[in-house]
Amino acid sequence: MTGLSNRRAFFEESRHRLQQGSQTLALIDLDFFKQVNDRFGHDVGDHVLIQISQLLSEHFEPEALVARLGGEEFALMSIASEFELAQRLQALNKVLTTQPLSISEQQIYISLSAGVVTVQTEEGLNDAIIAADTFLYKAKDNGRCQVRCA
Ligand SMILES: Nc1nc2c(ncn2[C@@H]2O[C@H](COP(=O)(O)OP(=O)(O)OP(=O)(O)O)[C@@H](O)[C@H]2O)c(=O)[nH]1
Repeated sequence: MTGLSNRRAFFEESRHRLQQGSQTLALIDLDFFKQVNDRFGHDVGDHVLIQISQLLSEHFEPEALVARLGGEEFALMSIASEFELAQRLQALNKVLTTQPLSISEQQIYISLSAGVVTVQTEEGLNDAIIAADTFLYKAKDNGRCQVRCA
């Protein structure tokens, strides 16, 4: 539906990239997405996912690997620093919270929460996912619409 890589392709390609050197991983989750479905319907929710996918592609590809891991969860693997990736994701939040998505004549404000970590090696990928997820949930707990890194 979104045209992005899926979870399996993302981790497969990430392992290749990590063979060339360290990378920065961002785990991204849309905020209060259930409310979008509940208020506007599932079809509109699907279009939000499509537009967010396009925005992530436009902002981060081709340098970064962009994937939809499932549901309203996305991931990036980039050679940018943690700080730079976090800044760029936060800049995207600023766009999303000031310029709503326009879908079926509805104006939809959405934001994202993210956790960002460095992955040094292929062997470190699983631990990095756990660490990024911990940062992501800190971002959620702290009010959402924010990016957390070390
Ligand atoms: N439209 C649409 N909805 C989906 C899809 N995949 C998952 N969802 C919905 O995404 C929603 C996720 O809800 P939650 O996990 O409660 O997350 P949330 O509402 O974003 O809340 P927080 O993550 O806590 O900010 C559920 O309502 C799912 O049905 C999809 O492909 N299309």
